[in-house]
Amino acid sequence: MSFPSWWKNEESSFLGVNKAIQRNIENGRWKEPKPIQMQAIPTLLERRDFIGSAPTGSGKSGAFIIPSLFLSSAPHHKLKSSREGEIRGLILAPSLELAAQLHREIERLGIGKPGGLSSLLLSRSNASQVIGGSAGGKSGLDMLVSTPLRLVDAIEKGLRLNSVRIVVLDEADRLLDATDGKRARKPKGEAGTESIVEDEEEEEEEEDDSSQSFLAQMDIVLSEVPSTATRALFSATVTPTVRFLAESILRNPLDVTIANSGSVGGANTDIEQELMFVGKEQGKLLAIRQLVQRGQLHPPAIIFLESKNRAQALFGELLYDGIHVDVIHAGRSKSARENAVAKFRRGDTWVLICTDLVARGVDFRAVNMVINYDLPSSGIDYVHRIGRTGRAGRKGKAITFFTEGDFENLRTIANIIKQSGCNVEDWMLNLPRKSNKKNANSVVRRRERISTTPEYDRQKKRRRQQAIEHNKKKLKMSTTSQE
Ligand SMILES: Nc1ncnc2c1ncn2[C@@H]1O[C@H](COP(=O)(O)OP(=O)(O)OP(=O)(O)O)[C@@H](O)[C@H]1O
Repeated sequence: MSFPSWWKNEESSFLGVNKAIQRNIENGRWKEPKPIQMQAIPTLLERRDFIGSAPTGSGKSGAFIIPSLFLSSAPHHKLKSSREGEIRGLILAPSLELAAQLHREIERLGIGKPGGLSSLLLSRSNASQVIGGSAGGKSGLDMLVSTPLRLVDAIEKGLRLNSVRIVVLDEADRLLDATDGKRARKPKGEAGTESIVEDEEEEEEEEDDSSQSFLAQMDIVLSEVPSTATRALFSATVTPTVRFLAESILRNPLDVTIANSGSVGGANTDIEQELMFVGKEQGKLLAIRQLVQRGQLHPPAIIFLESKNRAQALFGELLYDGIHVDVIHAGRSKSARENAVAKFRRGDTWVLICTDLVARGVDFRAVNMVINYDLPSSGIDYVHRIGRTGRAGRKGKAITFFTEGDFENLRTIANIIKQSGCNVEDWMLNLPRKSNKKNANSVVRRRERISTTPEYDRQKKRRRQQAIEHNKKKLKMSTTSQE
């Protein structure tokens, strides 16, 4: 493949910064641009809006970070010179983990560029500097990376985005999701069962006390960005809804889809996918332990569950099996989450148990295996979860457990697996279609608790707890009546 001139240009054709960025690209051992980079970089450098759809792990981050570094550099020959406090490049991501990773990549790719690089990951602790205009010093900020919640909070406190030259929505289909932020609250579980709904609030960096959907938050953000700014949307799964919404967000965008399988928005074909029937819920723990005993669990591996309670419970079970295991979900503190990510990156942790919090965008490069302990509730979630392996041309493996209670969602996932060239049994493809009347995210499924503690012991513990509560209440009543 021949190198495009904008990748390997010895002359400084862009603002005099391309040599530094070029060196950083080479230091990252990127020998040639990925297909999505070939399309997006020149288009965005021309300041044309862009929609980019390409498989998981195919280099979308570089496709928008590289041109953003150029467009946000100050001063730009085509644009007005920089002012104190201004923010020129803005990147949004749905989770703190992804935002932090993008910020790290910006710093890596932008290091040593003439005039320096001023970039910031927006957080509660540094928001006041950004609002007050002191972040980035006199030249302002080249790049600000944020989750929607943090940015809307800062806008409400006075942050201005009227100098933004480029705004990128990574995981655009998630960021343009109109579902109410409070839809996913968990109803109280019944005795002996755990009631599970998608913990969508886990997408955010902390318990999301906002009832606003991501879409409503994006509406606020985009109304602050000047109409002259270049806008770009990226995802492995650009849905028809995104394209519909894009009509009101972008102007005459170039809409590019890179597919590596027969299906657009499908699974990455570098991943060998397998569906594993485990009978009932209890069969899952047994299946994990068998994979370990048979040497079939190849670390580094990620195990996805559908709620933080379940992730924590599995962590409690596997912790004592001698596996180096850690857990990440929205119920953990920011520092515990950062620590879990860092340990997994370093290889100190072999198996990371998690929720959908890290299903999107997060690049743990050498992950060999993804296990879906709980069947994802949609094909989109499936594609993103398994996309944590098989990245940048590496091979990966994904095993998805299913029980006799999972048949409703199985057909969609079986179809995705089939379309990406892996084997599935015919009966799975012939299962009845999922009823349209039910919104998968609003269905409260009940899964049995993850535990090896016998039910009898659990009931005994529960009865003891109830007796304590009862006695406490009685005691309170009698003290009030004495008063
Ligand atoms: N041109 C390139 N050559 C080699 N490796 C690359 C190149 N561009 C990116 N990579 C590497 O590929 C990996 C995946 O890239 P990236 O995280 O951008 O994927 P993505 O398409 O955004 O995936 P997802 O949809 O999961 O967010 C990263 O480790 C990145 O360093």
